[in-house]
Amino acid sequence: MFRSRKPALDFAMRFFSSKYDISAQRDIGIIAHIDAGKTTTTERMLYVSGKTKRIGNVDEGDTITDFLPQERSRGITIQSAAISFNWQSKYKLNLIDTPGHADFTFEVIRALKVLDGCVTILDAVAGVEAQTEKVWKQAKGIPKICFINKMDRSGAGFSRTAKELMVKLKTRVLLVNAPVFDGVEASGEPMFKGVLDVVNQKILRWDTSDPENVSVSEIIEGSPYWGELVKLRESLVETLSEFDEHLVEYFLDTAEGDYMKIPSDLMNVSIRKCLLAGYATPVLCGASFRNIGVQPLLDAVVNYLPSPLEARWPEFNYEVPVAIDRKNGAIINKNKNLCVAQAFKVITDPIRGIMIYVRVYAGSLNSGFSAYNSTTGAKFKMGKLVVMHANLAEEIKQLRCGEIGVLTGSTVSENVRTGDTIIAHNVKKDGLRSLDKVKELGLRINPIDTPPPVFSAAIEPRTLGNKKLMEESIAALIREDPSLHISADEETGQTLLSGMGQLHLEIAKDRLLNELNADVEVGKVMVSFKETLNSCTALKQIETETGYRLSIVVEPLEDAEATKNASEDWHSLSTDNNFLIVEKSATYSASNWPLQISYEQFVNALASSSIVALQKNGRIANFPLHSCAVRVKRDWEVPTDTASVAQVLTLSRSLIFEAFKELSDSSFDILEPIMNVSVAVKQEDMGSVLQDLTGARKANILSIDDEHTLDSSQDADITFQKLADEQYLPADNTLNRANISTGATVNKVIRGMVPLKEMVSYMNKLRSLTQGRGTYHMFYHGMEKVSNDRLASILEEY
Ligand SMILES: Nc1nc2c(ncn2[C@@H]2O[C@H](COP(=O)(O)OP(=O)(O)OP(=O)(O)O)[C@@H](O)[C@H]2O)c(=O)[nH]1
Repeated sequence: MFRSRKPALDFAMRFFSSKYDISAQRDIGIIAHIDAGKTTTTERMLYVSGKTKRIGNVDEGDTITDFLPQERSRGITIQSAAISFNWQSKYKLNLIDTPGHADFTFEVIRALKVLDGCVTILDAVAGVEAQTEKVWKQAKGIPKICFINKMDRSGAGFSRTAKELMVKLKTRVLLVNAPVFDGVEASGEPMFKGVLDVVNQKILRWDTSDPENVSVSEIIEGSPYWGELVKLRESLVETLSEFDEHLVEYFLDTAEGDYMKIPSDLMNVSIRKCLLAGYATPVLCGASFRNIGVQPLLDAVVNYLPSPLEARWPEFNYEVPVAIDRKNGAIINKNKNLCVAQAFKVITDPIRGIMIYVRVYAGSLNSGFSAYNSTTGAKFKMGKLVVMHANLAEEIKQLRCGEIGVLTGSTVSENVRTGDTIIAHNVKKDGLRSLDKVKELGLRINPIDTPPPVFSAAIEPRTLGNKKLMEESIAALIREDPSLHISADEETGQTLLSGMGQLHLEIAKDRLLNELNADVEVGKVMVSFKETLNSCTALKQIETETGYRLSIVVEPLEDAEATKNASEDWHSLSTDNNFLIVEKSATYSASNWPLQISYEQFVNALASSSIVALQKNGRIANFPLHSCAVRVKRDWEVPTDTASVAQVLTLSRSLIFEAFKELSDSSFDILEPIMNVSVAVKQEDMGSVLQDLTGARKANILSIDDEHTLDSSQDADITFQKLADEQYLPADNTLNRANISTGATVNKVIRGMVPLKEMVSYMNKLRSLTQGRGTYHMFYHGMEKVSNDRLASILEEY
């Protein structure tokens, strides 16, 4: 089953030059709660596949994918890293290791946008954690395999975690393997040695000092594991049979009702079918740190996760016919020469300059060819193309359908940002002209949503002479990470840097000072408050002598959504959940387009002015506006000879400012970030922690559960609870929970919604209330109106 490892490959890229076979390609991500073991597992995958010749460790700061200095010194993943490698010589995997910390959630969002499948890693002791539930939801619609990691830890619970998967994540489980224990640890607990392979009916045991030394033994009738295997296989076949009629037929007719007679190939086909249909999730286990279970996980990736041929299709701005060609991948609009790709990540490399990560959805991108950015309307020439192996690059001539690679070169970097759609011709260098202007050049993949920033800090240069460098450095940072935002207050001259959390801003500051050498001072990190509208502005119109005509209304997003219809073109303004709505023109259509500027250029000008105007117009405390829509009425006109969009920008910006002027203060509300918080404490600490949460922190408590008790969970679903109770699960023999009966040390998990402002420095308080034993996690839930009793004190402080 396991390929023998190729001799030390150094970081050679020769694996990569394998023949292009789209059905043997997997674009996958590793997602999980913080510290579940994503990077450790990735590192082992690279080693056992022969990609690297030594295993890096997170704790020693020498892993391949965590290559940023901040990642190595802090032992956490900050940015998602893409790496390509082969498995079973036939398959090519493009893998993205994503960060687990909630502050870097945008990295997860943008990686998921271009991935076809995921491995969800769970910590076998902690089970399904708050962030696991969050990334699971973020990856909705993407087929996922679960890997229950850290099976070597005291208190690990394979079956308990599988049960939590069912109840909390509402999925059926397919136990592809189960843990095997031999001997005892120094602590007296059973020693995790390997896995029982339910599909292939084998036991795999690892020599932990040499991950490639795997002993494989058949499980024969009468051997100690036979009974367990029979129960697990029966359960697996039964679950598959509820969905897969073909398997039922085989089971009854050919296998004569014997669960053990179903060939492993047929089982794998059935598991894949169930996963791709969203019916169930394959579950495996291991201990990556001890090198156990990684090869079966890679086998599962290639056996069960989809190739680009079977993957879900991205959402476009309008419907186009898509056909799947087994050899070349997707063909859009019946045009074999059309290439469509999306940029999902930008990084600045000290040697190579700006590098833009793209995923190709149809056709191929070729170096030196012309390309069109259908998001911005800019035409440019492709520079060099490379494929990344963490921070090492391999130059290639062509990126084909389903592949993930990097665009380089100054024309590309000037013209492409995160989320943009790139259109090109497959074979003709200057083939853009032969593409259909309406159906093909106008095609846009829906952009990547940026979560709203919740913390900000004032930032200024230490000396005035450094202002320009500071601005350039911040621009470079934001280009890489659009979840960082900058806003300038013209009145006070203050510049605010905003981000997803305190750690996010701390890392940004670190990078500004140490990587970009910007001599800046960063002030206290504060929660970002916003304002929103509760009524529409009046219609504001302008008609100039030169032939411009614009009519604009700004309205609450809720109102706009309630009346949304097909004659409106919606554009996310990226920040603060604001949108630009352009009503279909009364004067122009795609077939009657006399203007020199393109529709995309016109819309981009409107979007830029809307972003600037909405950043300032909060009336109560000048906070930026949130959840608002700028609507451009259908009577808009632009002079035919307009070559630049600068005038559209100026006019629309002043119109939005004018529109706001007529509103009274009562048309605005203040919004604040609300966090979804879960606090795990010992039973004896619960009273004081709860009191502090509901009193000082204004928490709205949603549930209080025993850790790992699923019945009263807020999201418990009766169907999945029942399925979980019926599911065969082997006994958890590392479940070192004898102390549960004493009651005194049972962990309680308190879940609630809490204003972010009240959670600042919560760690210190929790430590003092629980003698350092309590832990907590929180992630952004949404913006809500500030309650009246807290409004005055907030306004005073800000
Ligand atoms: N005992 C044990 N520890 C493990 C295992 N896998 C990972 N760890 C440890 O868990 C910690 C976190 O591992 P990482 O691989 O950094 O986890 P991660 O999910 O990538 O973390 P972030 O990317 O920062 O969210 C490190 O100290 C690892 O050594 C395992 O199988 N067993």
